[in-house]
Amino acid sequence: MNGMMTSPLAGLPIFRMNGIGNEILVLDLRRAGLEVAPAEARAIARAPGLRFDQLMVLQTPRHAGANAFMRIYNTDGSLSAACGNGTRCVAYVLGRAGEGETLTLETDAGPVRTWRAGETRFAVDMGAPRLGWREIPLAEEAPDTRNVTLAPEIQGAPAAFSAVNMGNPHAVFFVDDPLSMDLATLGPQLEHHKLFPERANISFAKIITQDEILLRVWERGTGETRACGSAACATLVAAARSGLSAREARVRLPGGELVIAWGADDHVLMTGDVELEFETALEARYFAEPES
Ligand SMILES: N[C@H](CCC[C@H](N)C(=O)O)C(=O)O
Repeated sequence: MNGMMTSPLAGLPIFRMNGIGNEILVLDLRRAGLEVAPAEARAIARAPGLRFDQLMVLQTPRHAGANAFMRIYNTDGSLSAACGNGTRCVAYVLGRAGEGETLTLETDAGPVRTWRAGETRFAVDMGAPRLGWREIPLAEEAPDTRNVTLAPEIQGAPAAFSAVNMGNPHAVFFVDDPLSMDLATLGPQLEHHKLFPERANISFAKIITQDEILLRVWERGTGETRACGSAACATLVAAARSGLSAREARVRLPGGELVIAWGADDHVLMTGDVELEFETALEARYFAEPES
């Protein structure tokens, strides 16, 4: 049963945004009191002109003092507990509606704080990274998650990686030339590697200097994107832990640049631009077609 004849979401307003090229939709369901089913998320991902890397769905907060609870969908309908660029886009939308310059947004990985840092610049506190192998999670014990052997190995992929959980699982491969990596081939194999029981977001990073990193990302549940904020955080943490970078660096992605800072309080802050592309409404026809 894949076909949906209609959806109560039809007619609701939705914001198309991007966080340095990471394509984000923001759908505020707090007032409507509705939820999004995975099949509805996939239908929106297929909608002409709407497609997204992440769909940020806002729901009534669970705790007093928070502005919203965020459910974060990938294009395959799977959920993520963290999305840095999407969170910064949500801050833009709610800030524009007068909800404040600093917001608290709840996720399945805990609350995140986000605030305006300039005209179209927003920052988010992604919290502390989790670095134990069970917390990533990895399927097998790894005594040092800075350097995990990729076993079984995959042709064309480096032999080892760093593992970091930023609310979601990340594997960071340091390579000589991220631009030459065949992500379309390597991405799916690594995302689904048996070491990752919850799959993983896959980063290919090159250290340019102590405070500049070049990065390309294959995202769990979505594929290659022009930017991934939590991956930029995971990469900075992996680099700093291994002495490859400072604890603050600029991370350059195909869609733009983020400043990532891993503070003395262990929290990781991300700052960068967001852009509102357009506001539209969900159409009934998006939900009418059965999934092939
Ligand atoms: N683009 C997002 C992360 C999406 C992660 C998602 N693909 C997953 O963990 O399943 C970001 O800016 O942090």
